[in-house]
Amino acid sequence: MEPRRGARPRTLPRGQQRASPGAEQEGPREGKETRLRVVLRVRPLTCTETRRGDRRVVHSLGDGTVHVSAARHDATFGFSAVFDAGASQEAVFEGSGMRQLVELAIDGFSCTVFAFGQTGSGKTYTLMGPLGQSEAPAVLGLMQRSFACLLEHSRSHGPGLALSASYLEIYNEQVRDLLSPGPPCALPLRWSKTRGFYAENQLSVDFESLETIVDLLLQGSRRRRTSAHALNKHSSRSHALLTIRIRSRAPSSGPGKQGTLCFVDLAGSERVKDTGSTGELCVEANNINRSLLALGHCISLLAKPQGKQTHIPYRDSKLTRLLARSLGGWGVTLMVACISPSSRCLSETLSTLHYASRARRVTTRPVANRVPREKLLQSLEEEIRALQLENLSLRQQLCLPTLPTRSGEVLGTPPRPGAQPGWAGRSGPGGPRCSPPQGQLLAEEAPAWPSLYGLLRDFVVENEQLRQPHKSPDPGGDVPSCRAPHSFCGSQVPLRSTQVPLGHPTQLQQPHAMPTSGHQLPVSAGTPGTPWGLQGGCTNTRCPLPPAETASCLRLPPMLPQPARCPRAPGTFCVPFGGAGRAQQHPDSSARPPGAAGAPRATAGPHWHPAARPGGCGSAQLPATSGKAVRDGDGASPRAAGKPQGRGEAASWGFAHGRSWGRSRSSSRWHAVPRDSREPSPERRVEPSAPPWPGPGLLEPGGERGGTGRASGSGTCPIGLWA
Ligand SMILES: Nc1ncnc2c1ncn2[C@@H]1O[C@H](COP(=O)(O)OP(=O)(O)OP(=O)(O)O)[C@@H](O)[C@H]1O
Repeated sequence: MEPRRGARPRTLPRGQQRASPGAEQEGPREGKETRLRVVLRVRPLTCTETRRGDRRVVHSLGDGTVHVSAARHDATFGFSAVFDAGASQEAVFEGSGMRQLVELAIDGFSCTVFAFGQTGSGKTYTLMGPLGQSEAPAVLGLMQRSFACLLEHSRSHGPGLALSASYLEIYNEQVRDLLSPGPPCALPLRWSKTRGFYAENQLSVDFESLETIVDLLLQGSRRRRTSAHALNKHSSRSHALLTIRIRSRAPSSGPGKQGTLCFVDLAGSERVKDTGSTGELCVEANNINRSLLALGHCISLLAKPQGKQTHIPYRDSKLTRLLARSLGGWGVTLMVACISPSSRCLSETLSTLHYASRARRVTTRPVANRVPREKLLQSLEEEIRALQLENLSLRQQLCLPTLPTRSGEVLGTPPRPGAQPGWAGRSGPGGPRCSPPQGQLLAEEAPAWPSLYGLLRDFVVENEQLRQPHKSPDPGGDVPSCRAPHSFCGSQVPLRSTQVPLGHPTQLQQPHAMPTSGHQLPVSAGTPGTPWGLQGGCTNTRCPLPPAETASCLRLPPMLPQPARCPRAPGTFCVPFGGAGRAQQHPDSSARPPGAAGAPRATAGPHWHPAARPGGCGSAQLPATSGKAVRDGDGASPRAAGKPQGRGEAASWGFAHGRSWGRSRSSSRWHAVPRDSREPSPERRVEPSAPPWPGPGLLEPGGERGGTGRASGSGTCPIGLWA
């Protein structure tokens, strides 16, 4: 029904009124209260609805207002933008502010876009287009357009961006990884002061091309739970969250940036009697509605004026936990409300419109995540120190002379603040490298970067050569150039991962100097055909290690030293922890084989406890087009991951589209560690790792606004177009 001629739409209630155009044009200002941006999309009537003779009850009045007119309802709602049935996907991308959101994410903000509305109202269509049905560019959704925008930006601006993606769903109140292969298993949700709520053990995959990320999206979406019901033949039965992590590649003189762009496709609210759901569908519907109710409750409370706000119950559902940061934190959020124009959906449509109107009153205080230079320097130092220890250990195993260290410095002792590892005598392709004077690293003006990058690169190259001395000569000339690869002085040098996340400084400085022959392993575990899959906790009573000190038994890498082999389970070895054999295992990497990130390591950086449950329960197969993949427990840290090669390991992991390799500070090390360097763990519990790229402080778990955290860096939001 058209709006009645002459009938004046009711004045918009407080909170539904549109902000003045000027105010909307101002966009988010860093640290200033910024409203959530809410846009509305009205889908066309479907063939079924038209055939049935449903009436259109929703009409766009232009200027961001929409009018609902039916027998007993006559209401007008205002939004930042309204897209009528005829609006193209392109128009929605450009008009919704999505492009600006992408730019904000590149600039270090945590940005979220979420689509919500009744089942069958077009949420998935808006975000992804008709997935798998048509590849026509015109129907590509907000996600694919944002990816293209992101990659275009990456290519056209300087050294580019390091991008990684993770994809999860919340199905029946269980968080499941959509990128992990194999049967779905629930991931635990954790909370940390720096990250807020996050899913532990979530897989994160680096990507560099549009094809890769679109493939990941497709493959993840195929794993997502969908079912058919009366209102939608392909109804999503879970909430899906795809998160793109964006790091600026080159830490220049200014702080580093790390933003996120999260796409949330909420499952649609539904009336069970309308959808005809029974049995499992009904259980799913109840869970969906319950979590949407929790979300609505949080939004209602957040929409209250600041002074009247009390506790925000984010903990009421997994969905609200994961969205806490977007709704009440330091992020920038775009909500796309989707509705059907059909008279049959009137009550659900009104409910969505009210929900969306309330959301417009919610504010956040966007703060960009800029990592201070000092933190970056510190993480570089830690990486160098860890590599130095590892190389020393390898040299000892190879019976090679050790290079002199700076006098007075004892390897393995906790670093003094600002101290550098011993690097006297280091030499690289460019000749001997001088140790920068102490204190230089943290001095504002000091040119510490090149020295540190050079050192890091040298250590990486040396490490590579020590690990495969049969291949290449040592820069110092003291690594044997021809040796049996797996037997050194009766011991064997284990494999490790040498992958550097995209954008790692070592790649930036001299990409051609990076080793290309590391031994990377598939990440996933426990599968026949995966050579070193995690077997789970070691419960063998004949194991030489006390059960309490055994983190897990892993399948045996071919060159592992004999003492580490587990006598109980031939073909496996024990990962010890605690006591004399202390070695830490990254909680989020328990599914990784030794050699992939998170295997026992000794670094001066954060340590993890082995009590972490063996996570990841997939097979060795990863999406054929997936890039480097890592388990997330530290999301922000540079990650190493499996590369499908090595000394005879099965490598079922396909890679596409040029990637670069190197080493990260999170890469694994499995080697004898000087005892002093093993930091005792105060207690056995899973500790979320401390990201070296800290985010702004987040809401307290209780949900109070205005948590104690602070932005780790400051800057001005360059965007003035968030409208
Ligand atoms: N703007 C649009 N133009 C054309 N077709 C659309 C549009 N929006 C939705 N559709 C169609 O409507 C149907 C339902 O859309 P979609 O699956 O995106 O709904 P949904 O809100 O994600 O549903 P659910 O919550 O059940 O997953 C699909 O067939 C889709 O192609």
